[in-house]
Amino acid sequence: MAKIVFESVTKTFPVKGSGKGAEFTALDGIDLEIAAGEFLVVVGPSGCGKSTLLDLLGGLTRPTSGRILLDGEPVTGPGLDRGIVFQQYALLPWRTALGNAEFGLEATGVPRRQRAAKAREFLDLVGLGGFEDRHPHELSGGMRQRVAIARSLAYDPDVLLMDEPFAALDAQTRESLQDELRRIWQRTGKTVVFITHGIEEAVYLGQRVAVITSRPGRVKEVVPVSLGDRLNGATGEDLRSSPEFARYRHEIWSLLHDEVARAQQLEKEEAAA
Ligand SMILES: Nc1ncnc2c1ncn2[C@@H]1O[C@H](COP(=O)(O)OP(=O)(O)OP(=O)(O)O)[C@@H](O)[C@H]1O
Repeated sequence: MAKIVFESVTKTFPVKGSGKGAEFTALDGIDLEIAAGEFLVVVGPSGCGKSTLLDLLGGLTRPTSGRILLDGEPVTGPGLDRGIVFQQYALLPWRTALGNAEFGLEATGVPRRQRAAKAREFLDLVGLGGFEDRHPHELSGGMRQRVAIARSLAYDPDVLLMDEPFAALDAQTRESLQDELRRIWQRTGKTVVFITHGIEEAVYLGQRVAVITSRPGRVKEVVPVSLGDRLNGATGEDLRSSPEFARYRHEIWSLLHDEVARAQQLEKEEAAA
């Protein structure tokens, strides 16, 4: 049985300031199955509904029609079985790294001492051992995002939902966090749904890459990526420069190219209206 199933999921929003009943279709008839333990990446042009798709899966909003199943049960709201990591770190500024990593555990009723131990374990896992007592303003952007990842992992959700988590980081930090995320995914066996604008990021991370069309968002194609183990950095191999990598990159670029052009055209028409 698939871990996550989107069944003909459509999401519309009311158009503000227009006539009564006018609606805008953000997602239209999304059908998608994600296996347990899979790493699925979603790419698409700006405004195609990627964040909406993740919000629906996180239970932060409900489909207008269709349904989303998690372990065979319809998603009706947020739950501790899904951890969400956003682009903006969303850390509590008055708490230390440890306090932030403990945050999700408080909702699960884990006793205080065990909470600290668990939070430490996951800060270690994301390479932040020794930084437990720092506050967010004393950490770099990459470190803050690591804390956000540790916080989501600490309460052990089955599914990790990531909405462009590395978009605000510099290229080197992004690459090292991509490696860390792959490592964590391999170690924990979690199901990951990861949204990005970056084609290279999609190819590097995903076992499959779902390409979404420009508005309304539909699944254009799901591309399986078989590049094997990405974590050969230690042996000095640069996977991103390999011919196979370039082939996948080009395939997804081609799928996206028309969609991005169409999205830009739509934006122009809207601005002129
Ligand atoms: N609460 C809302 N009310 C009205 N419209 C919304 C709402 N949320 C999203 N939208 C619209 O739905 C569309 C899809 O938005 P969404 O944020 O999901 O796109 P996206 O693909 O994540 O965009 P980006 O890549 O730029 O972050 C956009 O046109 C957006 O303006």
